[in-house]
Amino acid sequence: MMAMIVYAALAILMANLVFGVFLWFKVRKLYCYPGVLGFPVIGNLYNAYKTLLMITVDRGVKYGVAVAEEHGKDGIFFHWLCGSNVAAVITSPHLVKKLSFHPNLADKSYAIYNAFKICMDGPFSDICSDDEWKQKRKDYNINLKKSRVDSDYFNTFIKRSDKMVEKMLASSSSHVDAHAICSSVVYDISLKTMFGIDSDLVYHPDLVRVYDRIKVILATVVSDIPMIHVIQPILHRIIDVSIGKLVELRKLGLAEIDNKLKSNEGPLQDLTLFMYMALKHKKDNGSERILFNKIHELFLTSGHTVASVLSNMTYFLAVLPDIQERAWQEQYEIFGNDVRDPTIADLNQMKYLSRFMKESLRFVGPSVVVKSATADITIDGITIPRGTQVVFLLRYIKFDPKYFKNPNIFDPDRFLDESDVLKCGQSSFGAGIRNCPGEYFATILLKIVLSKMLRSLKLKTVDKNFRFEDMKYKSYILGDVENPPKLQVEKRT
Ligand code: HEM
Repeated sequence: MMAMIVYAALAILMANLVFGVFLWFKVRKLYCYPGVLGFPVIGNLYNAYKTLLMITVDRGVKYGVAVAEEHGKDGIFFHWLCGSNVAAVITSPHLVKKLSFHPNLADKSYAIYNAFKICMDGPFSDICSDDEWKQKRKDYNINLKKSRVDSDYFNTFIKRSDKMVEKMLASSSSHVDAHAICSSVVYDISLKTMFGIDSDLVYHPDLVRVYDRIKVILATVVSDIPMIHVIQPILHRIIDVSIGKLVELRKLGLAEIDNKLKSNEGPLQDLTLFMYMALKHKKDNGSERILFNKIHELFLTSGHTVASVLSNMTYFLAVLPDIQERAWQEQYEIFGNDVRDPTIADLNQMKYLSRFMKESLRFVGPSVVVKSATADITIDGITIPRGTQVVFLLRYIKFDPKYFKNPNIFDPDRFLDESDVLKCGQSSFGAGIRNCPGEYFATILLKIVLSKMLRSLKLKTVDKNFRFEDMKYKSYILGDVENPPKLQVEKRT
């Protein structure tokens, strides 16, 4: 018995040594930091085990930031993350700028997006920037072009913003559920603009809860790990069975497609993005599951992102009353006591609000943007080999005092003089040709909602002692305030 235990222990030790040597062999030319106790083999093993269970975005980001503090001084370091192969971690805005449009960096990280790809099927989750991606992206661009946002979608933004203000003011005097209200109103906007559907189903509390859960699941399984194959059927099951409201929404959407197919009116370009995608899909005899995956991605990218950012912005306004007053003052200078709706010209005058939005995104925008090197990239004398995951560690850059002075202070005015360094360091809507096609849509929508909110009400925290410094942050697909304060609203007179 004793001998068996000794043999087993020796076998485990040997296996680990072989594994350690294999890892060291793989990264020996890239690593910039020494291994544990000066032994690279032990160091690689240590890192491999340490990162083995790091399957959430948040844990990965926090670990990356801690390593970057020690090794990120030159703007780049290499790191072996278990499950993700070798990663080149970029910690300087200058390198983000140089790399973003590099022709060998167009593709998304296979390691990360493989998981999304199984659950979704639009341009967002496409891993390769191939012809199929180009076509899907073209469909998005046609539907999200500036002129369309300014004309077709504008009134929906206005009407739903009014609804949001009404809902907030109608909340109980003790507490307003800002997250639920912001999210359902944004989902309503997404449903109307992207899908062409009017439905109160989005106001069902289940829907907000479900999307919050989906966000957590996706942020847990974005690594290329076998677990995704277990999670994926469960995720589909959750969506299919327990989310009655989502299923009702799907039925509503499919009925609309049938109607459109029967009537066959007008050119395809005039349709909403959903109809456009769905009709093309039906004509190609695609399966309902794939169509649903596409729809699901559209709802997540157009609705969930903006909903999350907007909820967090309401928390910032509530805990920073001076900033809220300054933002309101700007509204007053533009509108005075006139209750008219904003126009595009008015929105262009809202410079402080723009800066507030940028500063909010510094705290709750994406923590990482990850791509793949499709061929060797040589930059500043360093070669990033083909197949490396290139991680723009934005969470680190956005809080590096070298680029963002007093980074922990919420200061919209840091964007008064927006240099390339701030723009690239921030990269809230991504970088390069795979950047976000919804940036203009999201910016106009958020500006209208915030403008209406600021003009009609004051946001406050229920706990008067809650300070901005008490906020903690967590990284999901975007960032989030982990401990949001309870809010109250007061009508502005
Ligand atoms: C405040 C809101 C939003 C933020 C912060 C945001 C952020 C991002 C980021 C960081 C990326 C990855 C870019 C990269 O890899 O370089 C992205 C991609 C994408 N976003 Fe957004 N987004 C927002 C709103 C939207 C909206 C409203 C839509 C659609 C209406 C949208 C559709 C997409 C799509 C389709 C992609 C994938 C692009 C591709 O790979 O071709 N996003 N977004």
